[in-house]
Parts: sequence; structure tokens; C-alpha cells
Amino acid sequence: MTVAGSDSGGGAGIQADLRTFALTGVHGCVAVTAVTVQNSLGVTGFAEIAPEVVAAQISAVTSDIGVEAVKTGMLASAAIIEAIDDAFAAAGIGRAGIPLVVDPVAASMHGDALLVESALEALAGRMFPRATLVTPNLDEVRLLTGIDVVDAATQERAARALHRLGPACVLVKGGHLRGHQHSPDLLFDGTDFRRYDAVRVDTPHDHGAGDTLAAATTAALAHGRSVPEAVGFAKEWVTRSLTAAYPLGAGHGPVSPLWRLSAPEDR
Ligand SMILES: Nc1ncnc2c1ncn2[C@@H]1O[C@H](COP(=O)(O)OP(=O)(O)O)[C@@H](O)[C@H]1O
Ligand SMILES: Cc1ncc(COP(=O)(O)O)c(N)n1
Repeated sequence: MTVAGSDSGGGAGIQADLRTFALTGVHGCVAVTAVTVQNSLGVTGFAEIAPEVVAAQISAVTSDIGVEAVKTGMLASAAIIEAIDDAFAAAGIGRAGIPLVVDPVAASMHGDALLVESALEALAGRMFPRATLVTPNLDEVRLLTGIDVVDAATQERAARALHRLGPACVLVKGGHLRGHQHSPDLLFDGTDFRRYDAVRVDTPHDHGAGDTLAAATTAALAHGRSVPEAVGFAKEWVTRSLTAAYPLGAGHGPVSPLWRLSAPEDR
């Protein structure tokens, strides 16, 4: 299940999650938190869904269909986060229960806010302690910890600081590291570090990369993989999806998990 915002451009949010879920062999259920007005050039606005309607979507799915793993993306406001936290508690989602991946989406790749500023505290205070894994990018790391990640040492320091906020595991994504030929992500479980590296794909079309990574991780967790295995699977998935990204509109096109359909030898 994904609990996230809709992207009218079809490249990120709920739409990206469902593409990856389908192509990794899981059925995706959704709870929509907000409807964004968005294209390849940016987000010009969004309407929040009423918190009780967000919570009701979660209960409707968990009380009938059931979930094997859950991902959160754009959560929009503190009131929505609080409603989700209560719905997750009632359904046994998070930490020792059903695996929960929290992608702490704060802004779009163009810098447009997707979370009202006052909601950052609710995200860290209510979602992080419940999370099996949190997957911040470097801008979100800066917002949450004040740490500017520039190299492996600062990436480790940030992972430790984020782990103190309560999640079981932290993945500090390195996609925004400037001047690197690689895109190294760092996983920390409170004891051990594990690096997931990939050669940087030279493309402007990286819309939805973070959602795709977190969705593939969630799908692998739903298939019963451990967190390190799920992240390893997802890292390869997002790298291949960046290689298959295509232009769409005048701005940044979406990463594409559709490579999975055109590689019969991989099936
Ligand atoms: N140009 C790139 N080449 C290879 N991997 C990338 C590239 N850009 C991002 N990634 C990877 O995609 C995933 C999403 O990362 P990032 O861009 O940091 O997050 P977000 O999309 O949330 O801003 C990470 O695994 C990151 O390492
Ligand atoms: C609904 C929604 N969720 C998430 C993102 C982040 O994706 P990106 O960082 O690629 O803009 C987005 N733009 N829109």
C-alpha cells in the first residue's frame, strides 16, 4: 500500500508507486493524501484530502484486503500525519508489525513545498519512530538534522542523527551529491553501515527517482525480503529505471520502470 499524493504529470507520487508495484509483482492499494497540480516544470498547487478521509482509506484497505508492506510519500500536513499515525496504530502497521517505509517527502525536485513547514515535527515525531526504514534525500536530511552531507563521513554522521529520531533503519540517499560520478546510498540499522553504490546515470529525467526507490523497497519487503536485501533490489531497480527515463513535457521527465516489460530475459 502507498499513502501519498497524486502527481497529475504521472511521474512521481502515487502514480510512480503503482507503476513500480505492478512491475515488481505486487498489487498496490492507495490512500491519497493530496492532489497536486503538477507537470514536468513543477508543482503549482495542491489540495489536501480531509484527514479523516485519508484514515478511512487506510482502514478500508486493511480491514478487508490486508497489506504486506506500506510506504508513505507526500503527507502534506500535521493533521493528516496524525490521522495516518492513528490508522497505522489500529492496523498494526510499522516497527515490529507490518513493514513501513517512510519517504519523508518535503518538497518536489523543483523546490515546491509538498509538506507545510509546521508538519516537519509531526513527520519526525510520529512517523519516524514507527518506521522500519526512512529514506531521506540530502535536502530532507538538512531539514531534519541541519547536517550538510558532502562526503562519506558526513553521510554517516547524518545517518546516526536520523537514527536517533527512532526509525529501525535509515537510508541516506546520495542522489543529490554534487560533483560525484557515483550515487552512493548509505543504510544504517543502528549498528552497521552498508553502502549501495551505482554509477551516476547522466540524465535530466529523474522525476520520481526517490518514490521509485522507496516503492521497490516496499514491494521487496512485501515479498518477504529483509531490509538490506530489499534496498539492494530497489537500488538496482531505480538505477535501471533512471537509464530508461524518458523526456516528457519541457522539464524533467520521469524515471521509467517500464524497462521491465522490454527485457524478457529478466522475467
Ligand atoms: N543520476 C543518477 N544516477 C544514478 N542514481 C541516481 C541518480 N539520481 C538519483 N539516483 C538514485 O536514485 C535514488 C533517489 O535518490 P535522490 O535523487 O537522492 O532522491 P529524491 O528523488 O527523493 O530526491 C537513490 O538511490 C539515488 O542514489
Ligand atoms: C505527489 C508527489 N509526491 C512526491 C514528489 C517528489 O518527487 P520528485 O522529487 O521527483 O519531484 C512529487 N513531486 N509529487
